[in-house]
Amino acid sequence: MPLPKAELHLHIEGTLEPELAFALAAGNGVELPYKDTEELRAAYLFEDLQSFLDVYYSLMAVLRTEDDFFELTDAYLARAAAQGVRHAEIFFDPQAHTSRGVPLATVIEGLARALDGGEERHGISTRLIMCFLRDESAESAMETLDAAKPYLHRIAAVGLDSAEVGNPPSKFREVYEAAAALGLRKVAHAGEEGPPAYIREALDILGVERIDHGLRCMEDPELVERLARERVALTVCPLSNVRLRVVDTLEQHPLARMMDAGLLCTVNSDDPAYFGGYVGDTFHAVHEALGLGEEKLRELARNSFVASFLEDDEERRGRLIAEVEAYEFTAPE
Ligand SMILES: Nc1ncnc2[nH]cnc12
Ligand SMILES: [Zn+2]
Repeated sequence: MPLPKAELHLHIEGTLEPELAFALAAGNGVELPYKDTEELRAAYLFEDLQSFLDVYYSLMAVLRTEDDFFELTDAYLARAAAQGVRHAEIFFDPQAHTSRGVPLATVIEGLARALDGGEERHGISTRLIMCFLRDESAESAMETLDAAKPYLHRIAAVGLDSAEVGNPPSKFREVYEAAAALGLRKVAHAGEEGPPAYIREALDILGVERIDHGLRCMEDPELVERLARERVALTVCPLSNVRLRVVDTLEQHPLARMMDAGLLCTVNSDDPAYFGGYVGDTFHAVHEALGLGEEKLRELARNSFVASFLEDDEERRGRLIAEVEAYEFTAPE
């Protein structure tokens, strides 16, 4: 049995495996600019975040119906469950779909149908996090928040993703204020490719509770000290950081140093279909490459539940943390 864990940084569109992409393309009459899954996989050699985003957004063309979103999400839950995921807080990018003419209702109803079966079918409790694309305008983000009002009971939090550099958190001050007024919680990608100052803005201007990625905080010792003192969780994605060339190799990843600095780190898969592994694979990889032993892996798993938005189900959180504490390692992940 794998180590129980929560996944807190997972873009559902980033779980679109090539095989499913081709199956959906055939069903929806969408022509992909790749001959087969092999040729598509060969395109997954990224230079940076933008070169990944170009492929990621273009492949979304195959997602058209509510059933497509259901199938995508149910497939993720099955894979995640097999790797010990017991709770998942899942990002989705509404603007990447509405801009292609797919109604928000289609997206959310497909996702929600899969998530509603998450506990029964896969033993995974879930939350949805609606992300704004930071390279789109603040007005577009506000329109998206407005359009989501009929579905607020389905959405736990708002997030901020896509091309970071040149799109600082402060651009979205008003929409985050509006989201908070609607009772939504707040997270944001910051310090992936962007500077430590973006992490400060996310905390001070947007009032986020967690920072997604955040690894560039390591360039700013004062910020590290603050993040540690305030117990701000960082949802770190080591395999993503290597594939998007934020770090050169996994062996050079700062995760171990971040944990040693007292940061509340979790590890996550980000876009597992593109980055070579789901979250259990990520635990395994950091064990191998960084020499993180059993107690460090246990800390990461414990942190994932501590940092989760399970406040409305403290009993489940407590039970899952107790399982982590009692876990006897047979394999590292
Ligand atoms: N790693 C990442 N950074 C920013 N936006 C994203 N959207 C999907 N994956 C992302
Ligand atoms: Zn991400």
